[in-house]
Amino acid sequence: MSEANIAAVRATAEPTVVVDDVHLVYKIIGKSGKGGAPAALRRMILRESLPGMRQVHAVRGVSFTAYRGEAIGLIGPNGSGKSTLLRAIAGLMPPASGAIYTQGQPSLLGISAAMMSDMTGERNVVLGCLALGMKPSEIAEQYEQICEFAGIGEFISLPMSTYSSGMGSRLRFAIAATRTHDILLIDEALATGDAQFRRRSEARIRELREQAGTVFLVSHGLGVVRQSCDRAIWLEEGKIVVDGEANAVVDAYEERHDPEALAERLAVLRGNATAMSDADQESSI
Ligand SMILES: Nc1ncnc2c1ncn2[C@@H]1O[C@H](COP(=O)(O)OP(=O)(O)OP(=O)(O)O)[C@@H](O)[C@H]1O
Repeated sequence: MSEANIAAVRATAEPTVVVDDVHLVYKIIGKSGKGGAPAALRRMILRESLPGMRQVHAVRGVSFTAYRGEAIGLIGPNGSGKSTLLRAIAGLMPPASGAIYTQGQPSLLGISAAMMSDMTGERNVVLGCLALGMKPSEIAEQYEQICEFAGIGEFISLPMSTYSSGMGSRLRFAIAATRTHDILLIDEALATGDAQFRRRSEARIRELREQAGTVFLVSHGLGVVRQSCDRAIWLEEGKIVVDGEANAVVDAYEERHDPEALAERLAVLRGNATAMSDADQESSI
């Protein structure tokens, strides 16, 4: 989608997520404070931090609005705050300041809280679907399709503790993708699958978007962001560097962080363009 098309969609579309000057801070408790209960009580009353408490300011003043029907890739180097931002949109982490408003229920892909590693994949499919609010009759209807989508073969009848992290991600994606979500937040699940699984997931993300949801995708796989997203937000040290059309943002990101990958991609594009213009000339002769 071009910048002009994005602007046209935004003019008519309904905002689903508004992130307003959000700061997200982790507090890490170091050594326990001295002075026992009286000192702890004093700290609670005066709202003082524990001695030795460290803070990690993971997201620093991020603002943007997401619209219904958009798929937004969050990209950035390790530790830039992508997953933290996703957790906050899901309502799992309160902002230290600023606010996040959502229209509809956000679902963070990774229903791990409801998944039990010592239970089989089959049992986890049922548990995961129940956690997503599906009725037993709906689960029975969708069950085969979920297993087929996950594509983990006979492992489905083994405990999840025997799965590779990629297999676990595939099953989680398959479960979460059965339902239409108002706001679907996906953290890296697609990066672990093989090419065939990625293609199926990309197609499913497109369907979910068409069913009027908003999809956020955190990924180091820039190809996945190009394929699945129309918009990308590039984060660096907890701040937005660029927010715009996915291909343009990924190009700019590659130029900064992986110029060789960009050069290769441009060479392939140029090669294709030359081949096409040669073919055009031949056909016009
Ligand atoms: N549970 C936590 N407790 C303390 N600090 C954390 C915690 N989780 C993340 N952080 C810190 O917050 C910052 C942002 O981390 P986050 O996981 O959001 O980055 P990311 O962009 O998703 O990284 P990656 O690409 O490596 O997954 C980092 O400095 C990280 O060390």
